[in-house]
Amino acid sequence: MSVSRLVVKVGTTSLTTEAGEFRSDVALALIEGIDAVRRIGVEVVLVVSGAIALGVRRLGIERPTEPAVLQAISAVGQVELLAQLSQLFRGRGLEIGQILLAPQDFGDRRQYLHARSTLEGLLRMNVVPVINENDAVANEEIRFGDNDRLAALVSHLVHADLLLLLTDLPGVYDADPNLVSDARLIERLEVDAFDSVEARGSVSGRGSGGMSSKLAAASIAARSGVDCLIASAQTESVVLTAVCSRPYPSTLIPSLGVREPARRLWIAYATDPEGLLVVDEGAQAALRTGSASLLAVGVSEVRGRFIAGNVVEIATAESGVFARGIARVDASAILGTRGVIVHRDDLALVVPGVGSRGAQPLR
Ligand SMILES: Nc1ncnc2c1ncn2[C@@H]1O[C@H](COP(=O)(O)OP(=O)(O)O)[C@@H](O)[C@H]1O
Ligand SMILES: N[C@@H](CCC(=O)OP(=O)(O)O)C(=O)O
Repeated sequence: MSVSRLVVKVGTTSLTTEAGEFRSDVALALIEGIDAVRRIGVEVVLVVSGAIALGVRRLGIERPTEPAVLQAISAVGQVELLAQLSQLFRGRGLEIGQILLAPQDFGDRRQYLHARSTLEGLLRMNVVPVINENDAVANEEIRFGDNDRLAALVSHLVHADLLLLLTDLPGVYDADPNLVSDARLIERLEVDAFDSVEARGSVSGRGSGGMSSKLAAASIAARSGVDCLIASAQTESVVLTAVCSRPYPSTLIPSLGVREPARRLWIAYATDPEGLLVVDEGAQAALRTGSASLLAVGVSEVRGRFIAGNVVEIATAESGVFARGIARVDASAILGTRGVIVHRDDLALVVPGVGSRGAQPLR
């Protein structure tokens, strides 16, 4: 497939050293790649991480654990990150523009359209948009935390053809090679085969998401009509080969050829459920069609103290969680009411084990 719009994401573990220094060699190679593909007509949006790691180093402190302190540190590191990148981009005659996004920007249609028009405006002016999460003000409970899912939702936002996730390893292995010495690289992985992979979090202590958030990102991309490649940021000419053919080694997760609404992908992969509704099999069958709302009559049990507007998981007692949705009624009022509990527009089916608790019988 020919690529005319590309989203590239490069993670903390690639852009910073263990000591928290900016890796200008990695950034420069990346920028050269971006410059090369722009010269053949490809528009590029860059998603970067590293603000917290760089901020910790800049302030000369130990990495704290309290979310509020990390948020403040990100504000310092983000300045450093963009200063370094802007200098390197300018060295190639390219201007960048910073956009900081939060998960809700993909759940609220108006915010989504605003973000899209700003991105389109930058691309029209030949500026390279550089995106990170708005860590400084994001609420700890609802932030992405990793930039993989953010990059995937950006690929939906800009109708990209390809999402390139650059990390510290050459792709997805059947188990984490940092923990399993004979782990094998998977060259092509279909979304419905994700449960064959033992994808874990990050063991480096610097990156946030590990491979599990990359697979959640690849699911979002696949359901956005976008192919996803996972490769090492250190592979020679990785950006150019991703556009022209395929970098080796790498893992390709092909698109499912559908484009689901961003709001649905946000609900499925970027929210933190506040409770759980156990429903009967009739309700499950209706919800699986994608065209029915969840009615009170199908709910047999309510867990958690959520209120209207909160995201909840939806499960059957036998097969576990299969969907998420936004409740229209408080938990305390559901069993005594009739009518719609989760409207079909606020409902998303989830892939077991990816970005959700997965399909297991409830205990
Ligand atoms: N199945 C797997 N294949 C490859 N890497 C994995 C797997 N499971 C977990 N990982 C971990 O994911 C890490 C990459 O994610 P992360 O540290 O968050 O990097 P980034 O900052 O690039 O997002 C790898 O270093 C590895 O330890
Ligand atoms: N947004 C934060 C953290 C993001 C992060 O580390 O993500 P990732 O590199 O995808 O594991 C930052 O810039 O430090």
